[in-house]
Amino acid sequence: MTQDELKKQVAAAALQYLKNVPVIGMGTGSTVTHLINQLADCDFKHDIEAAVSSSIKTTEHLQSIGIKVLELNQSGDLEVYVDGADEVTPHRKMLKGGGGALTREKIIAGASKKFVCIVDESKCVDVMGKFPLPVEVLPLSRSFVARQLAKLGGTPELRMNKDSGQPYITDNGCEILDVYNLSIVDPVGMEQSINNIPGVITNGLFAMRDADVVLVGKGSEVITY
Ligand SMILES: O=C[C@H](O)[C@H](O)[C@H](O)COP(=O)(O)O
Repeated sequence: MTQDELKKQVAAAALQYLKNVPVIGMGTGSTVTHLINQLADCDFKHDIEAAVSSSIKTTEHLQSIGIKVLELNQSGDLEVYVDGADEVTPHRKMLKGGGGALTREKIIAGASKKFVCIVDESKCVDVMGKFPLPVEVLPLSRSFVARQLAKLGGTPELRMNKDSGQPYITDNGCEILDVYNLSIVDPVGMEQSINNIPGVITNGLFAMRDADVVLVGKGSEVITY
């Protein structure tokens, strides 16, 4: 199976977690895109009253299939949040934000009782950090934060928008430093240390609020842990 087929397969397995949930939490990325496409055709779509979305892209996709989108301030806490990841460990710690949606994702994850992480097998790692760690920063703090990240052993690079050649701007009007060359042996410590740097909005480690369930598309099956 191709990576995309594995993503589609694991997205299908996540549908069961959204049954009988009136207000669902929805992440961002290509795996979630498959999930929303499948929600459009599933038999319980009309039982879903609304969703809370982690990005403008996901909001537009949900609305295009007829699902109402609420702000988190309107919805209160959620039963279930489903999202992909760029890396996930056997301890269900995740590295996220390859799609730039990390801050809203972390807020919604924090407000959700159950986080269901959906990945293809290529995302499973023992130690995170091979995928560059996204750190969302206030634009005016970018250089200062980059110097602090270098002191932690990383090599930060400002994410660029490939089409415009300008810095990539998040849905929150901020910028992202992608940090290379980190070996994240203490994910909780690293998450806290980076978040303590003034100017950091948040970083892509989901170690303090990790996943409750991980579904992995592997070969012809989906593994749950
Ligand atoms: O900002 C993006 C999110 O954290 C995604 O969940 C993550 O990048 C995984 O995306 P994909 O499902 O496209 O591999």
